Amino acid sequence: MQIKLINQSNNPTPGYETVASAGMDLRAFVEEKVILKPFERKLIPTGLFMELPVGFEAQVRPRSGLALKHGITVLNSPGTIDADYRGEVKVLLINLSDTNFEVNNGDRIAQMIIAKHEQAEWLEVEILSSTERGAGGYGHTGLQ
Ligand SMILES: O=c1ccn([C@H]2C[C@H](O)[C@@H](COP(=O)(O)OP(=O)(O)OP(=O)(O)O)O2)c(=O)[nH]1
Ligand SMILES: [Mg+2]
Repeated sequence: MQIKLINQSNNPTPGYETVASAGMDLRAFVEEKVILKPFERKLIPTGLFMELPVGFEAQVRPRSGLALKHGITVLNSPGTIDADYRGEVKVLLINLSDTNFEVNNGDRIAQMIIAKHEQAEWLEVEILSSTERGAGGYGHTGLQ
């Protein structure tokens, strides 16, 4: 599929790192390095603007390596980029470690997945069909 994109950054346009990758890494587009103190959150620009086809969304998700090694994650994960959004794609990072984390221009800070989605319409009814599960949830089948 093709997606219209404007890359206003001085970084490479995101691409798939391996043949079957689900996500494309997003790079920070910052003039000066950004410091995230412990438990601090910051919105990091990417310089990317896109026009998703209607029926598609982009999900902004954390990179596991940054999470494991530095406690860096995407606070609103998965972030949702709507098909009618024309602004800059930004990444809301939070530092869940006890040390400062530095973001430099070009750093791969998150990944983006393009996904199909439905738009539902409600059918309001009086009764829902009965099932074996019923209202059971939150571990009601046991935890092990
Ligand atoms: O991680 C994100 C999440 C959102 N957005 C942009 C694209 C998205 O289409 C728009 C709105 O996002 P969302 O619906 O999650 O935010 P909201 O708080 O509900 O704002 P709004 O009232 O503008 O929908 O912000 C990003 O750039 N990065
Ligand atoms: Mg919204």
